[in-house]
Amino acid sequence: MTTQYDVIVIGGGPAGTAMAGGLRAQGKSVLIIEADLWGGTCPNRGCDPKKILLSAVEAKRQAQNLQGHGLSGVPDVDWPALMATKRGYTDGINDGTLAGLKSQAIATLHGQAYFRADGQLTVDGTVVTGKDYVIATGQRPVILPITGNECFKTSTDFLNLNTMPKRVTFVGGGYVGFELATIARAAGAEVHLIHHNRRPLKAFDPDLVQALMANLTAQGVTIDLDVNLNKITPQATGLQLTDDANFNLMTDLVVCSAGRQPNVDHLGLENVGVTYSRRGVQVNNHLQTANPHIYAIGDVSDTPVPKLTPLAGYEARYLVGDLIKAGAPISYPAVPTEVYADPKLAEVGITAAQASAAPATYQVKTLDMTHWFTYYRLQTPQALAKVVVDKASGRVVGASFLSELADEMVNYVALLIDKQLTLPELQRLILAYPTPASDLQYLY
Ligand SMILES: Cc1cc2nc3c(=O)[nH]c(=O)nc-3n(C[C@H](O)[C@H](O)[C@H](O)COP(=O)(O)OP(=O)(O)OC[C@H]3O[C@@H](n4cnc5c(N)ncnc54)[C@H](O)[C@@H]3O)c2cc1C
Ligand SMILES: NC(=O)c1ccc[n+]([C@@H]2O[C@H](COP(=O)([O-])OP(=O)(O)OC[C@H]3O[C@@H](n4cnc5c(N)ncnc54)[C@H](O)[C@@H]3O)[C@@H](O)[C@H]2O)c1
Repeated sequence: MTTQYDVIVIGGGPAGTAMAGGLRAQGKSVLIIEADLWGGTCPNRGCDPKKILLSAVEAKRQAQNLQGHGLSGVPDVDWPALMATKRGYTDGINDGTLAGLKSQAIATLHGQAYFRADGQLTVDGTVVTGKDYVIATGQRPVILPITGNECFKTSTDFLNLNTMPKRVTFVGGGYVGFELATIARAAGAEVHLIHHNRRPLKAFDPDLVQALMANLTAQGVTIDLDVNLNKITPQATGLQLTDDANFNLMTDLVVCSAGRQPNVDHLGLENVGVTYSRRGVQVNNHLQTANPHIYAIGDVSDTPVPKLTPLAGYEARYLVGDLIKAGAPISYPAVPTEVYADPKLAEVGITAAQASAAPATYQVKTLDMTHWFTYYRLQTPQALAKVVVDKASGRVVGASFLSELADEMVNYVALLIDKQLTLPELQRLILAYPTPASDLQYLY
């Protein structure tokens, strides 16, 4: 039997569930299909579990900074207890998400969705049809094609470790590599972070990345640059990692953190005329694929923005509106991005490099914030910022931060940019003092 829906959403992560909920609220009949855990990457094996683990790292860091300034003794990370706290959250996500979908009268199917040659969708033998389809299948970790790559573990495995191995290595210096290396080191592991060139985190300000690497190195993370790992060999004493030159390292756990790839295979996209690149499903500026009845949102879509949870929700909200009543093409506001390392690295808007290329338009300020009251109070040893100001209007149009409070500051600057606030306009707001928000005036 074939069941017909207004819209079928493939993928039950942040993008798909927001899409399904939004359409249902508009009275559409909706089916959502999920092959693995309801809730998708972010709450099960991404942002949320990572940030729970980071809580202990942050508390330990604060205690370290206050040694001799009112605290004595630095606590150890109790990994099994921390992991139990993480599971106390993640264990409920699948059932909770499914119950939430059902409570909205959204039809659900568990299984792998596949477009057949006749254009109909199958889910493990069940055939379903929709007037429109939304692909929201996300991404999965890349596994580098090197000898012995069956020994690689992924971020998903790391975020579920029962015990922290003595020696942990990450291959790939991006978000995942820096964040998980920070957690592993704080939990007591000997950590290596291997990167294939000299420019890890290449989307971020190079000076602040250098400062972050120096800090992590001082914490005991070994960062191996210009290493093209090409072999993993299991030995009696661990896993041996080698390249074509002289690199030779023994480790107990090796995590491939060399990027993520879109889940476009196993969907039968070629059967329905949907095209994709290595960056994801190709869409126009209405998030519509080459097939006018099929759309793609979230991590799996090839759109010109970073692949992040807030953008998955943003694209879903846009498409709900556009499917109900066709409107303007999608446009994106300034997107804050953040590496949750120790310290945190975050940026939003025009970068210092972009501003330096247009000196008549922009002024770039480099700030060492460690002497500001906020950072004195916390005895923060490293607090750097680069702020970009539009000369004509006097507005802040971009900023990069490296500090324990970078996550707060980057969000405030995203608001300043979106609301186009000048200094007098900001000063008309009464902000609680002394807080990171009340420091905003010093950025102008
Ligand atoms: C370790 C890690 C940390 C992260 N940290 C952050 C962070 O701090 N902040 C942030 O903003 N972002 C973070 N991200 C990124 C964030 O998780 C993603 O941007 C977000 O989950 C994207 O949502 P999505 O719905 O597009 O995809 P997903 O959440 O990946 O959901 C897609 C779903 O589709 C399902 N699916 C795939 N193929 C099929 C099929 N054929 N049939 C049915 N279902 C299918 C998958 O099982 C999955 O559940 C992190 C990612 C990782 C891996
Ligand atoms: N805080 C966050 O918002 C957050 C955290 C984690 C993940 N994410 C999302 O997940 C995506 C994937 O994260 P990621 O860190 O896996 O990917 P990434 O693309 O950010 O970084 C991968 C890194 O691996 C390097 N690399 C590639 N091949 C290599 C090789 N052979 N040897 C060594 N290094 C190699 C790349 O140059 C790159 O710097 C991010 O782009 C982001 O969208 C976001």
